Amino acid sequence: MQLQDLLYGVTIKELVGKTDREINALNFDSRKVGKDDVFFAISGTVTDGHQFIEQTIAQGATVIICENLPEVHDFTITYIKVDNTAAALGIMAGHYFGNPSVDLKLIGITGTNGKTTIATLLFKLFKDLGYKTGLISTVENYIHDTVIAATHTTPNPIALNQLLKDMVDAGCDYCFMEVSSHAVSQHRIEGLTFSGGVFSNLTHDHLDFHKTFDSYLKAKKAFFDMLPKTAFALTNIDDKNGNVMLQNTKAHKKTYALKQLADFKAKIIENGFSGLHLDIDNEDVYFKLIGSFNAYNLLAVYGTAILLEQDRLKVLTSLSRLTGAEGRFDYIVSENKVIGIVDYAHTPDAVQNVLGTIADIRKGTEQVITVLGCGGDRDKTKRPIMAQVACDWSDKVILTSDNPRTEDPQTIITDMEAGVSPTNKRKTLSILDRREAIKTACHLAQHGDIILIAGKGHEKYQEINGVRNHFDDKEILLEQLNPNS
Ligand SMILES: CC(=O)N[C@H]1[C@@H](OP(=O)(O)OP(=O)(O)OC[C@H]2O[C@@H](n3ccc(=O)[nH]c3=O)[C@H](O)[C@@H]2O)O[C@H](CO)[C@@H](O)[C@@H]1O[C@H](C)C(=O)N[C@@H](C)C(=O)N[C@H](CCC(=O)O)C(=O)O
Ligand SMILES: Nc1ncnc2c1ncn2[C@@H]1O[C@H](COP(=O)(O)OP(=O)(O)OP(=O)(O)O)[C@@H](O)[C@H]1O
Ligand SMILES: N[C@H](CCC[C@H](N)C(=O)O)C(=O)O
Ligand SMILES: [Mg+2]
Repeated sequence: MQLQDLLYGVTIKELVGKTDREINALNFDSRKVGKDDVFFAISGTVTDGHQFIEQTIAQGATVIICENLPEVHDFTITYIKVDNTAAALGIMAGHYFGNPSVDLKLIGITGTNGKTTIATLLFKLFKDLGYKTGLISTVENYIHDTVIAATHTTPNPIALNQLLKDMVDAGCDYCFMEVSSHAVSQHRIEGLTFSGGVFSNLTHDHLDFHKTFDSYLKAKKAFFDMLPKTAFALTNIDDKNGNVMLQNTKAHKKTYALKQLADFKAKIIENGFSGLHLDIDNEDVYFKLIGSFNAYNLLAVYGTAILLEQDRLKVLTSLSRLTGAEGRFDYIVSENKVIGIVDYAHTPDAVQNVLGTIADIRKGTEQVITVLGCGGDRDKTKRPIMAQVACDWSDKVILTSDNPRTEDPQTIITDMEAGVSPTNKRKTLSILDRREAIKTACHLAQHGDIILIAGKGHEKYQEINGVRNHFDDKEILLEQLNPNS
């Protein structure tokens, strides 16, 4: 492939060397660079890729894309100076893989909570409607029936365009993908052509990375700003930032809401452990998903399907049969009628929503026991708030470890404890070992009680100092609640 064929749409500030040269692969990690590769020097959160330029040339790189040209040039090499290397990578990765996002209908879902649920439901729905479909999500990626492990919610531009190309080659008509705020800020979606964008909600998360709520909001909005005018932009206007997403978009503006007039509306008729009963666009429908927040997710899915010109009755019939994503309000009932719920709630808002849902559907006499931890190397400001919310909405709370990553797990628990008010202190226990914490919750639970294990959902590991050990909340819960089955 010729370098010059990859440069369309890239704003070049300075060029040293020729562009009519054959290149091999694109790479942003010096450790993977080989002969005739293009190396993208990206300034990241930990290191600056520019320091590896010389090393990659020694490994065989012939093209360097960077924001600062090195002082000494090697005249056999092509150097291209750009404003933003990560953005150039997005555009060039698209060209390298033949711009696959143009050849299928790509729908992006963004927001703090609900992305995986909405994307997964859309994937299942469109498969059920008979389409070849792809999914890019936190839990796993799919090329129709083939599962591909996920490392990020939104992969890097090379992995992302490779996945989309594989979907196009497999004949996929649609791809539903989560768009994380990190991905927008780091230009992982640069150069993609979306047919639609969906916004779920915006609450407290990732302030370690984005620093302020305003810049987090702007990252989400930037996704809607890049949609073409042929696309639709579907937003939740019950969320106070829902309208902000539409402010500068060129796409067709569409809204959904439970509490006010909108293009797509629903009303909760009943919300119980057996599912949701909704009036959705004047049709009475039962769904298997539990919790009022899932009424929003279902409505977002319904709205998207209608905007993609699907038959509304077929959509509702299929949706009513679907189950949600793994580890999202995933529950089992023991012989002793203890209800154990595994949920991926890892933000204050999500913890409140899931406990609020439990409060809505519980009978009132049973105890709610919550087991909760917070991830290491992630937003520290959410820790005390999550602990306080858990205490406000539960009868007992066991504070424990989530993925400590490189942090001391006890320090994380201490950060959480700081949010527990003196009156709530008597309800809490701190148990460092998550397995022990879950076991204790199961021992404390009596007939009819409800246990919520929050934070890790589908995750099958616990990450401690860079090592991922097998760990599965649901497996432990099953082991403890049904020891003989
Ligand atoms: C904070 C963050 O998002 N980091 C991502 C980022 O890495 P970084 O900016 O820290 O990179 P860096 O280590 O500073 O290195 C800078 C550059 O030098 C290069 N380098 C580095 C070392 C070397 O020896 N040689 C070399 O060339 C790196 O490849 C990189 O291009 O770019 C990397 C490559 O794309 C990502 O793998 C990495 O994700 C890390 C692992 C991560 O944990 N990300 C999480 C926070 C994340 O992205 N999460 C969101 C979901 C969040 C949500 O909504 O819940 C997601 O989309 O998954
Ligand atoms: N629409 C919603 N509003 C509020 N909370 C929600 C909503 N949907 C799901 N949740 C809660 O948030 C948790 C995460 O849901 P989900 O995985 O669908 O979100 P996500 O946006 O993909 O999260 P992540 O950014 O971590 O990938 C769920 O386990 C549930 O507790
Ligand atoms: N995508 C989120 C997941 C958080 C899940 C929680 N279990 C944790 O490890 O903090 C993140 O990377 O921040
Ligand atoms: Mg997700």
